[in-house]
Amino acid sequence: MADSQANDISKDIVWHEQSITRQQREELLGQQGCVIWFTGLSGCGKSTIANALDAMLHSQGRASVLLDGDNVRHGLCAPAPVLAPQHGQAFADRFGLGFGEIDRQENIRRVGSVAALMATAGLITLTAFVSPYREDRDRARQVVTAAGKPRDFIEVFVDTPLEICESRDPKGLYKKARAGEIAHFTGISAPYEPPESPEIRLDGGSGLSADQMAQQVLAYLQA
Ligand SMILES: Nc1ncnc2c1ncn2[C@@H]1O[C@H](COP(=O)(O)OS(=O)(=O)O)[C@@H](OP(=O)(O)O)[C@H]1O
Ligand SMILES: Nc1ncnc2c1ncn2[C@@H]1O[C@H](COP(=O)(O)OP(=O)(O)O)[C@@H](O)[C@H]1O
Repeated sequence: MADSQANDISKDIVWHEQSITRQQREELLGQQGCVIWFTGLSGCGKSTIANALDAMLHSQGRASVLLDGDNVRHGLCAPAPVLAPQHGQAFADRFGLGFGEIDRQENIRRVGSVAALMATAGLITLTAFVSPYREDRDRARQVVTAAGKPRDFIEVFVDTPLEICESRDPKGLYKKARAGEIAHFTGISAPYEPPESPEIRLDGGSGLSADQMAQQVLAYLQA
């Protein structure tokens, strides 16, 4: 049994109030922090659209940051083989993340928590994760809005049909998944639960460019 389970250490951890408030940080930046949460199948366009939006915001003088699934999985949410050489196998087995349901849950929990911290610092925080489970996204929403206001979490569903994502296959992952070389691949051998009422739905089958879709999100933010 882990130390933390043998003795409820949560009772020994007390929240420390900080002297600089969120409002003061936002005033300094001249903007309000929020989280723009992109979700959708691999290859639907999350990274490209989020990256375009990040660049648009930056060019308007906004302080933004982009957390991208592939990149975050190189560090904060690295898989076991990345952790093992430096930290050992036991550590890697315990904290490394893969793509099973629980691992994705922990991935999104960590990212939701980091995104909430960044929004609290006043940053326009963009996240681009498959985040296939509704419950995990709803938990992220809960964490972000609990640290601020309900409108701080903007869920953007990049609704691109599987056939289009698979035809793009920029990393060859769908091909591998179809060949049975990747387990739990979203849309092929693992589920994707579409958002029921996202703040924004981008129609990935409409033929609009990634820049045009980023403009749609920008228009929502400006409105
Ligand atoms: N099994 C499986 N299923 C889905 N995706 C896979 C898988 N294995 C590797 N990849 C690559 O990892 C990227 C998804 O990571 P995420 O952290 O966004 O996934 S999740 O939110 O935890 O579901 C995803 O990136 P995107 O294509 O940008 O979405 C893939 O490149
Ligand atoms: N709106 C779009 N129209 C056409 N192709 C797109 C569009 N958005 C993205 N793409 C292309 O689709 C591929 C997958 O996009 P990417 O942003 O990597 O998706 P994701 O991050 O969801 O896996 C890339 O080759 C990208 O250039």
